[in-house]
Amino acid sequence: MKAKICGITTLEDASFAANHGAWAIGFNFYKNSPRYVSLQKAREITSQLPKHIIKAGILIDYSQHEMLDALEFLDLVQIYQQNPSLFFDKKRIILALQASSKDELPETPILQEYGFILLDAPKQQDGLLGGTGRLANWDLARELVKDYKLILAGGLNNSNVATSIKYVQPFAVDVASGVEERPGSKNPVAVKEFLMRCENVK
Ligand SMILES: O=C(O)c1ccccc1NCC(=O)[C@H](O)[C@H](O)COP(=O)(O)O
Repeated sequence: MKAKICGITTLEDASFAANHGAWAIGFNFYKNSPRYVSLQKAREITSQLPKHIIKAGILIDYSQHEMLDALEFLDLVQIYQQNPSLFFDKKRIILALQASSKDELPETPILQEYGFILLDAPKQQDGLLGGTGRLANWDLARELVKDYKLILAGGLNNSNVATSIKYVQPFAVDVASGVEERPGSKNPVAVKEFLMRCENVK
């Protein structure tokens, strides 16, 4: 199973994930995130990574031109609000959703435009967009995999990732807080185990 290790802030963590079988790494350019990294630093990190690893970046409150600039060194951009007026290929975009049920999803033709749909934990009153360690609705995820390249996120860790994969059968899984020592710093033992569990799941 493909795994995306999100909230990477150092070359060391990025290389570790790449060398231990991650499908993708994610940088977070959202300035309010405890996992924030600058575009400049991420550009430097990506230039030293192997080609095979997918490089993704969370862009919130950035213009389309800034997104296009970021796509010079990233493979994928992750956004949190559908944007009908995007003037470039949405196939390189991960649309992240905090839906708890089908009623909260954008219309099907909108979802179909994006390369990937990431289902995260439902929105809560604290307004946090991600990295919360809270579970997504796996039943909703199970529905979405039928129609989209679904990345399952939210509260995954070494205790539940195998079960989540068997239940949801996503395109990929995504983890941030579940494999950290502290926000922005990965725990290599946990990352390695997470990736092993993803690989070994039957
Ligand atoms: O991680 C953050 O701090 C964050 C902040 C704002 C928007 C998105 C954020 N993370 C997005 C991710 O892709 C996380 O990997 C995803 O939410 C899962 O996080 P976790 O539940 O901690 O595994």
